[in-house]
Amino acid sequence: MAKKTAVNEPLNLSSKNLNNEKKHKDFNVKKKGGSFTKTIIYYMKKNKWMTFFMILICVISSVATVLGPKLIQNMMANLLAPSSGLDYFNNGTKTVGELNNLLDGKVFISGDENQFLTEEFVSNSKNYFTLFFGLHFGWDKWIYLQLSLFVVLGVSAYFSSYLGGTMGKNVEIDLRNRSLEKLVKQDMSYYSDKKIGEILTKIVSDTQIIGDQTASVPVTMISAFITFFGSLGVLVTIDWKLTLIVIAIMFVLLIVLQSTFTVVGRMSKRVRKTITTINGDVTDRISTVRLIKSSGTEAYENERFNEVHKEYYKKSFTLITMQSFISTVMTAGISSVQIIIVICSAILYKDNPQYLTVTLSAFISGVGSMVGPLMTLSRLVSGIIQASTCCYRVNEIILTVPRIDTHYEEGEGIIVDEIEGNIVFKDVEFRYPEKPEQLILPKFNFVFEKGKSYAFVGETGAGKSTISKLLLRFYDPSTGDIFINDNVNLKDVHLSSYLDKVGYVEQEPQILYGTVMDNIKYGNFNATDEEIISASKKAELHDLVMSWPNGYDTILGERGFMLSGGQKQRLIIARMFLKNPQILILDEATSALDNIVEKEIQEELEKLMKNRTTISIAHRLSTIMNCDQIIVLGRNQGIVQVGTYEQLKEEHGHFKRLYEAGLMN
Ligand SMILES: Nc1ncnc2c1ncn2[C@@H]1O[C@H](COP(=O)(O)OP(=O)(O)OP(=O)(O)O)[C@@H](O)[C@H]1O
Repeated sequence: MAKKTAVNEPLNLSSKNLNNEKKHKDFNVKKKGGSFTKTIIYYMKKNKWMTFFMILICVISSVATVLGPKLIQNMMANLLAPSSGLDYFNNGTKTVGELNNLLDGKVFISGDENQFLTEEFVSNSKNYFTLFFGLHFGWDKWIYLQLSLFVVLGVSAYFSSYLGGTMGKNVEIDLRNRSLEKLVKQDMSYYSDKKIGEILTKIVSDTQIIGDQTASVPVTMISAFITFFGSLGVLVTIDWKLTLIVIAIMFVLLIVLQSTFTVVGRMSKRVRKTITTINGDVTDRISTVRLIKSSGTEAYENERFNEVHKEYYKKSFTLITMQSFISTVMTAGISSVQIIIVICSAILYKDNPQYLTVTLSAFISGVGSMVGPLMTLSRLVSGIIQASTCCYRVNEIILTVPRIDTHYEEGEGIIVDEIEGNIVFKDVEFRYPEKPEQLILPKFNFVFEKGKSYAFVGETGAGKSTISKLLLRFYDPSTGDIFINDNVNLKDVHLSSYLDKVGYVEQEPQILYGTVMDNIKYGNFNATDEEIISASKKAELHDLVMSWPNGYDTILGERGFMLSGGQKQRLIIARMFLKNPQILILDEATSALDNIVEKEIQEELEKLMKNRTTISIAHRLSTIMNCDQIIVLGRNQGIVQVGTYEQLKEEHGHFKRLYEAGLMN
């Protein structure tokens, strides 16, 4: 049998760790998963091309943003050049060359170096230019360049939003799929202490929050990083003194942000926990709506919901207050940069108005470019914190290792093609992992011969249903082993290939939301419509279905709300006829039905049982009378009697007592 390969768990937990933990612990391992940052990095590595283009677009847009102020500086210098030129102009006695020497070396005047200048020529700003990679750029060309930058910024904004959004959806869907994949492979015991609504919140809402944040956070972060440092570089070239002031303000803001991060994180975690509990409560009440309706407790439930929401409101209110405070501090801090710069530059350069005009306009624009992404980032802070909380919660699902190895990984486990031998319980002892202190089935041995029928009887809580759970491998025996085909350990088989040969009918049949057709087909997806109808006829369901206006396309409500108990049972039996299993497990399949319906269903079941290994868990005499063997279980005693109905009826013992006490009727 192939050894189980390492599971590829990306989020902060190496496969090696997982396997080690699996070896050393008996029960499900829960370990804290990766943070939001680690999750994003994982997906960025996974989607290399998308990440490459995302970074490229961010670089292009950031460079365009960063260059903006430099263009303004040059444009302003060109526009203001005529006033400097006129200062030096001396009644047509200066040449172009002489004036070029007098201008500060950044701006030049066009024309032949020896040409004498007229006032009209000098006062026209179109005759001034700056060099840009050897090109002569007048102020109008700087405007065109600025406009081109806007186009670049527009196009890159579209693509960064497109790529970020796509990445976000990919992450959301992938996390959801991986969580679901993990949940369906999870042990039954995993669900013992969990509310479905709580799991739903993690799968539906938490993954969506992570996806939404992934759509904007990486792009904003990369842009903020490049723009911040790029702008800083440009600001230094414009004026280093003013740049130092900007750095000091940013440093203070960073410290404020960092210190509030942990507090808000804790608050956000509490809020998510509360809403998860509430969602768990809602699903719990919706699924037990019959109890509410039959008890007339609607008003009580309303009251309860109001109460639980008060707690949620209180926690959310504290979080919102804190978030608003941070947002105000950040916005005020960031906006104050520009005012502080205006004041400082006025103080520093009041004696040089021309320098002040050119520098200040360019510098303010540069500060604007630098703080823009920081502003966006500060608005994202609460989202990032919330996403981090969600990541830990989703990872709790993804990183929980099932105790039972179903061998579903590629190339694993023994494939069961046919049930061609007996089922052997060897030295089996069982305690529920959720309650290990209670011994349910003391050590016992038993052989279920191929093709024969068996019935388990016993008082309530004796462990009859536990037998079916062991046969379906909901649980493994605490000690001992179960073999199929005489000597194949159930623990070693590819579970799905075995369950494919097993039919399970329980007291509360599981009906899926969907059509009658889909419901019968579940378990044999390749079946044709004719085969489905034939199975339905065998289960005496066909006439009933045909009496409905939409026939086999009738949508059955969630959990078969629209069907009676007997109709649901027939549907499951039809499903079993279609599946044609080699082992049949009937877990009190007819105990919820009245005598007349039970009699009809029993006939269908007997047709189904023919020539199959059948294990029934039964209360009713009618179910067990014709079985080849009856196994009597005593509470905490395991098997206390085995025999045919005729033998046990005569024997003094447990069965006779149950029989005489009327427990078999
Ligand atoms: N998931 C579980 N965790 C812990 N204990 C459990 C669990 N499921 C069942 N038990 C306990 O195991 C014992 C046997 O349960 P089981 O359902 O097999 O009894 P049963 O004979 O089928 O009873 P009934 O005839 O009432 O259906 C009971 O004491 C029950 O409380």
